[in-house]
Amino acid sequence: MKRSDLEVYFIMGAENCKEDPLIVLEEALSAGVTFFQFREKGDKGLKGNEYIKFAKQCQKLCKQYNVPFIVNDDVDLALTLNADGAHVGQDDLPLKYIRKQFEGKIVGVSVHTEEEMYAAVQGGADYVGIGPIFETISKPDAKPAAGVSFLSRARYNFPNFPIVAIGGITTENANEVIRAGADGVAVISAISQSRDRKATVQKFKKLKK
Ligand SMILES: Cc1ncsc1CCOP(=O)(O)O
Ligand SMILES: C=C1C=NC(C)=NC1=N
Repeated sequence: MKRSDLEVYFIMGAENCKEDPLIVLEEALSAGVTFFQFREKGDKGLKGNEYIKFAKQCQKLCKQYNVPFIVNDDVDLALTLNADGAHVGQDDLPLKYIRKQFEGKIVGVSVHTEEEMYAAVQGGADYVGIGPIFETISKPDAKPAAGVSFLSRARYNFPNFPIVAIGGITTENANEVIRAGADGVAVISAISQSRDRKATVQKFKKLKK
């Protein structure tokens, strides 16, 4: 995994889409998103065979566009589908255990403090997700928007470690996040609910490093 793979990191579940989620994903992939995270959660989320079928369809699209297919939280699904990796939160750890299960695959970790960042790097994470940077509408239980201060500190402490920023990121505020040191932006609503997905993704791809 390269740091540049994190440039435009699309995250989506069926609940984030007003249109057919597979059409939303295909449009995002053809517009040039560089990474995809399957994040199907919440009580309205698909369950059982529907859930697995939807995940496989998303994985198939990612394969067609040669974009990494990462599963959020559901480590078992990631292993069952032989996904390109998993993204886990602090309550999904211990990382050592997950790292072993995903030899040669991508393991991403959400971090909110310097201790969590240090533990993620030490534990062998391939990248960290830092946020929410701004207020988000897509995660009801998100921590308060933290701004870019922790992001900048994480970059200062780990100049070469892959970092993606997340939370309320739009084409308007994305430059600030890149300037603060993120390698890329992880986005749900700005892409899944965009009126012009292609234009939105293109704007995210032109961010000034
Ligand atoms: C999954 C997650 N983790 C922190 S904020 C967030 C949601 C990001 O969604 P959006 O890009 O729509 O703000
Ligand atoms: C909470 C999250 C933080 N960061 C990323 C990349 N994905 C997530 N689901």
